[in-house]
Amino acid sequence: MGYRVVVAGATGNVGREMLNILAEREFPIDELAVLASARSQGDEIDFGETGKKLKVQNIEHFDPTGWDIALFAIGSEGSKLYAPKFAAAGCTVIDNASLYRMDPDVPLIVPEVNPEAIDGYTKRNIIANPNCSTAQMVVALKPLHDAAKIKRVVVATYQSVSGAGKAGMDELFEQSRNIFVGDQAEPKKFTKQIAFNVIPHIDSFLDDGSTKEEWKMVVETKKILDPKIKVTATCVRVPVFVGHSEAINIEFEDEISAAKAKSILREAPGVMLVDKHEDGGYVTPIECVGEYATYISRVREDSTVDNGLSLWCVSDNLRKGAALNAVQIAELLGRRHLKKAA
Ligand SMILES: NC(=O)C1=CN([C@@H]2O[C@H](COP(=O)(O)OP(=O)(O)OC[C@H]3O[C@@H](n4cnc5c(N)ncnc54)[C@H](OP(=O)(O)O)[C@@H]3O)[C@@H](O)[C@H]2O)C=CC1
Ligand SMILES: N[C@@H](CC(=O)OP(=O)(O)O)C(=O)O
Repeated sequence: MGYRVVVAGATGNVGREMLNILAEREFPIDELAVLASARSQGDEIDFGETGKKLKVQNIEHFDPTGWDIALFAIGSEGSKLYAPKFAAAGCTVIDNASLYRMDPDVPLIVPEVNPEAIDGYTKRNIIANPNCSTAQMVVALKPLHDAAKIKRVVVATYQSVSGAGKAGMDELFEQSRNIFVGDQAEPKKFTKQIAFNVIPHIDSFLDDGSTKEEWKMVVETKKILDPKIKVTATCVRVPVFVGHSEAINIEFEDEISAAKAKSILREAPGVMLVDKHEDGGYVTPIECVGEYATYISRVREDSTVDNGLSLWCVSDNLRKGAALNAVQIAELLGRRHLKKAA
């Protein structure tokens, strides 16, 4: 026996990946409903590569009673409107939006890092999926923290345009094409030209001069991994379609060599270490597209601090940063709590 599963935001970047991953991983599904806004009602979408077509329903008119799990990727405004309704109807919401992540009654889960925290989901019947940049970073940090206790992390991100939804990808494509044919490259979704450029600004500005994306990396890392870890982040949008990269500098309590860190990362869940000191002996975002792993390269000692390491971390932001992590949470929920499937 399987689950009755809902994917909300199924026409978007993340929703489509959710469907691909549910199909790829053969998630036990008895019935699947795909939802989006009124704009997409009646559209047909593929259930991964199964050959099955699914008709999109308007979330406004959908009755969640009797459904087991809803994977939400409709943004915070949509989640605010619909997540409490689904949760109250008994359908557990796994939400990709930032809205509930810091709610103390909502577990914020990366299954490789804090699976046991999922047990608190019954308070609101909502489980939050972290920010894409946080998710891949904590997968890399967790095994190193277990080995040598992390004190402080300094991270700079290189975030692809798919993190800004379909509109972000369209803007990079159109601007690149326009520039090639000598036309204007007007910014719409982004604040400045993104084609052939980088923008040190993701999400809104806060009073202290940081951005909300940077703040999310700080507070979410604390909630998922350890409140004692200090994090400072600079989040940058780059002209890459899919795949977020991060340059991470870590200061540890205890001594840890690069060789030791590499041997730990080689065995760590969700991590793929690709680190050869030669041309191309590292992973770039294009190579991580469509993959599950968080790739780590360029692990080296930082001699400017006691017990310091630097590394390069790349992952598919639509997968580990969103859809894959959400499906892994659903699998974890099934194993630990719902226990419906054989
Ligand atoms: N965990 C993470 O780090 C990440 C989280 N996300 C979250 O997932 C959300 C979706 O991202 P993404 O797929 O990239 O965005 P897209 O713009 O590609 O897609 C948005 C989807 O949400 C639907 N939608 C938007 N508003 C509503 C609404 N009020 N009611 C019902 N459906 C709605 C759209 O439906 P329609 O096609 O009908 O307009 C579409 O299916 C983000 O807003 C963010 O909250 C995204 C990336 C990473
Ligand atoms: N902000 C991320 C994607 C996203 O939607 O994040 P969040 O769910 O934390 O708002 C990016 O632009 O790459």
